[in-house]
Amino acid sequence: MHATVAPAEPRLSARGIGKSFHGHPALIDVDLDLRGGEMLAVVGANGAGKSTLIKIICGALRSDRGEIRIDGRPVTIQSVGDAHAAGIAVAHQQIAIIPCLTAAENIMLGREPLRAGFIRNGPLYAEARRIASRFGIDIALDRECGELGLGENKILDILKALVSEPAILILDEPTASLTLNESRKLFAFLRDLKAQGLAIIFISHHLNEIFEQCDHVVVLKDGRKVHDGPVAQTTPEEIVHRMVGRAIEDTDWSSSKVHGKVTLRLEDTTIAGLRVPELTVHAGEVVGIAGVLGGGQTEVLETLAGDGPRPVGGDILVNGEPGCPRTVPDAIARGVYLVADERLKKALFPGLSVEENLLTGSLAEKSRFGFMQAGGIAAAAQEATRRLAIKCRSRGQDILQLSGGNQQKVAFGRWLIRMDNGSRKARPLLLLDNPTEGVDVGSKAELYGLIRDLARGGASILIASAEFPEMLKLCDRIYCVADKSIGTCLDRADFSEERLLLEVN
Ligand SMILES: Nc1ncnc2c1ncn2[C@@H]1O[C@H](COP(=O)(O)OP(=O)(O)OP(=O)(O)O)[C@@H](O)[C@H]1O
Repeated sequence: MHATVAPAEPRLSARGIGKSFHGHPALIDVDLDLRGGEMLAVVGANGAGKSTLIKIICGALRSDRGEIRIDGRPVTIQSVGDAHAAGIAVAHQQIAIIPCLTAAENIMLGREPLRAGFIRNGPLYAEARRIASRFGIDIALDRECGELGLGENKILDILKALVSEPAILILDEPTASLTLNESRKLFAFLRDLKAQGLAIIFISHHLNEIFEQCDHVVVLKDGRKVHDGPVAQTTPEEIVHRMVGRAIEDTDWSSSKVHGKVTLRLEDTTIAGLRVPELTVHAGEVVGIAGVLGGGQTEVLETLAGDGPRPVGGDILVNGEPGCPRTVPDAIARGVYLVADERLKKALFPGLSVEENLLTGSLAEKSRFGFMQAGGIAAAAQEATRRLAIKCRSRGQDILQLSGGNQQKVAFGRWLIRMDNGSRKARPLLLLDNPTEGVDVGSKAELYGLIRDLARGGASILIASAEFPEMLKLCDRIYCVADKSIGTCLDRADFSEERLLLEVN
């Protein structure tokens, strides 16, 4: 790691950074200072410009204007290689770990010691051990990463970025998909790195993490910096206000009303290896399945939507009809809709426009004699864009050009349109898998409100999420996944984050 500089001198200093896409500004005249041993949070609503700024600093994008200095010296960063040479490393949100390789092999990926073209295992493990102990990491290096938890894989991913001994580390939503326990371990690791003088840029939509872990916070809004100051001298309310231009109430979104009849019932069945002794959802109810990522919740939702492994045995009722839908059209005919996670793989169509993504699946219902009813379709897409505050240049814009959180809103909007227009069933069953991943605090509150409105209108809602605070806010009941089985069901009277942590493994 580079020698520690005096705290007053910025390790990284950016001045007047500007970037436009097709004439539309994404960053306008942004300044930023980052000091050694400091963790700097960069926050902002979806589409505010955080990723664009980070990509410029790590060389993945070229800025249109502005200057970057490292330890006071101007540097030209036009590629990832340039950033690397300047001592900048990045760990992206998606973990870049290969599950069938061991922890040591992953740490040393691309740097394997070779002799006559063959990897030398002895030196590879010795070097991986040296790096792990250098950064105080105690993970079984000979275990395959597929057998390790997500939190350990995230730490390994960051360790990979640290192999080059950078002075500046950029972390893009490092705790997305981690449980609270895993996040705590990650933060203990990051605190050690800070103590060693590393300068860290931290992107997160979780304000509690920023207020507990970060030293300084910069807020971006519509591409401009609107706040820059020590975390100790501000409040979450002020930061939210700067981000979204209004206050967000900490509403309890759960309902207390009596719910309708049972619409979803699983009894004594097994789905993709996950035992389900009992699970019910009533009309008008929001029910959660809390578990660690990879706990089997995703497969349960996919199966109920006709897009997963068949359930083995048991008694099943899905949106009031017996048996599990066999196909996606079968599920949709029953009014069962899934908003899948991993949006770019499962929930969206890369290369199609915002409007095309919103309307996929509704076109058949909206077409007459094979011709699209253009007016109705455009109106539905326009209404969803407005209702979900999707930030895009136009609805014709390629979905890949939207920020991550806005892509998630499009995935949600598609099913809203479909439910509004296509279903023969008046009351849908909505299956939501990590529905607000990457969505900013303001938009989250709007999505929660929408979900509650749907439940009030009689929809049954089943949510899987590793984000426990979200489940506690939104759900009427929560089933906990432990030991490859859906176990305890908590009622609101029993809700607490600690209790969820105890129940889930
Ligand atoms: N490749 C691109 N082409 C066109 N526009 C883009 C491109 N990348 C980003 N943008 C636009 O730049 C703006 C800023 O996007 P950016 O991804 O930096 O936002 P963000 O703050 O990271 O948002 P999120 O919290 O949703 O990830 C958005 O309006 C986005 O649509």
